[in-house]
Amino acid sequence: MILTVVETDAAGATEVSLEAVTFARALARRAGGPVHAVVVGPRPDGLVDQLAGHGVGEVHHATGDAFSAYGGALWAAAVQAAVAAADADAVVAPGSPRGLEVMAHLAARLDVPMAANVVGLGTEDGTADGTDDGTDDGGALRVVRQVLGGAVLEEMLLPRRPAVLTVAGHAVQAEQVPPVPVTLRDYTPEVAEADLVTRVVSTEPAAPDLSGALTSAKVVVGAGRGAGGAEGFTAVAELAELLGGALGVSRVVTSMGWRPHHEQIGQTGSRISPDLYIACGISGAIQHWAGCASSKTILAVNTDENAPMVTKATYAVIGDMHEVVPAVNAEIRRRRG
Ligand SMILES: Cc1cc2nc3c(=O)[nH]c(=O)nc-3n(C[C@H](O)[C@H](O)[C@H](O)COP(=O)(O)OP(=O)(O)OC[C@H]3O[C@@H](n4cnc5c(N)ncnc54)[C@H](O)[C@@H]3O)c2cc1C
Repeated sequence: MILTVVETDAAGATEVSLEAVTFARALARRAGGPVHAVVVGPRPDGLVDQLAGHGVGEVHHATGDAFSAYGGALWAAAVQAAVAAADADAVVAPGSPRGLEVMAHLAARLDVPMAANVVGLGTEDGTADGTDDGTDDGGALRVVRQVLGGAVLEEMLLPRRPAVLTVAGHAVQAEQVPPVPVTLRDYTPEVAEADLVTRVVSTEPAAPDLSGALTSAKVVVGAGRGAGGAEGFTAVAELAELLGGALGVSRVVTSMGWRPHHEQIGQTGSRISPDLYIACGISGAIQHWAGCASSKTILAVNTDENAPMVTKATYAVIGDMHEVVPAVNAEIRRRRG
């Protein structure tokens, strides 16, 4: 049985959680057994039916006062109880900040290795085409995962049961299936004092910013030193808004104080995997590339035709971003009437 950790928001399961469920389904199909989900804390209306439409046969719902707020060790305790109750062969979580934290706690508690940012299954002969069942003769699970901020793919063997892993955001596409019969099992895990040491005690709305959910955006418009200064981001921010995307920047931009750090893409910033990354005035240094290499399509806008970002991009416009981007914005607005 494959157990998937599902995070929720007001609308139900988060997109990255449904991607993890889709990955779990592929794993279950090839290794055998059903897919279950574990949900900790408040359960949005319609969640169980939503998960049934993604092939989940049983939802383990951890309830109780302690779970009204998030805590890494706390959630791991709840997941561990579900692992024991359902005798899970593998535990899959989204590669979100919470998913990574909870699975790190879980792996430590179970004394098993953890594979973070998995993008596919490895094969028995060690090739990483993701098409084989990913298991070897000893029952170990072989997975392919991103390391060095996504710049390198590594094959990793998970020899101990249960296999504990997170799925990199947008490494797979969430896919629905015809709904399966689903069982809801409420349970109240025991909570040790130590599991309550670090937990969310209050939340405040974040200050409004243009970054959006950078790591989950389908379109990211990036800008680097070529923006020229703090006042040089108006057009790129507008393009991000027109495309329903998020604004991202290079480290030069955050180091200069032109934009806040949470918008930084790269080794020491966020790792993104959008459908489209438009990189304007960004040279494409390896540390930046580490954060955007998983983008499905890259469009570079740069004055230098030899910039690494230009040579690696799917498409490039050689020109001044201060002329190109406003022209693109105007054309989008014109076509939309
Ligand atoms: C340990 C470490 C960690 C790092 N982590 C990160 C990280 O997480 N993220 C990150 O981004 N960097 C990181 N860096 C920094 C990285 O090495 C580069 O210095 C940085 O990415 C460069 O930013 P940039 O592309 O904006 O600037 P530059 O390298 O200066 O490039 C500017 C580009 O803009 C082009 N340009 C200039 N004017 C225009 C214009 N008007 N129109 C169009 N194009 C124009 C130029 O041709 C050039 O290609 C890290 C470095 C180290 C050592």
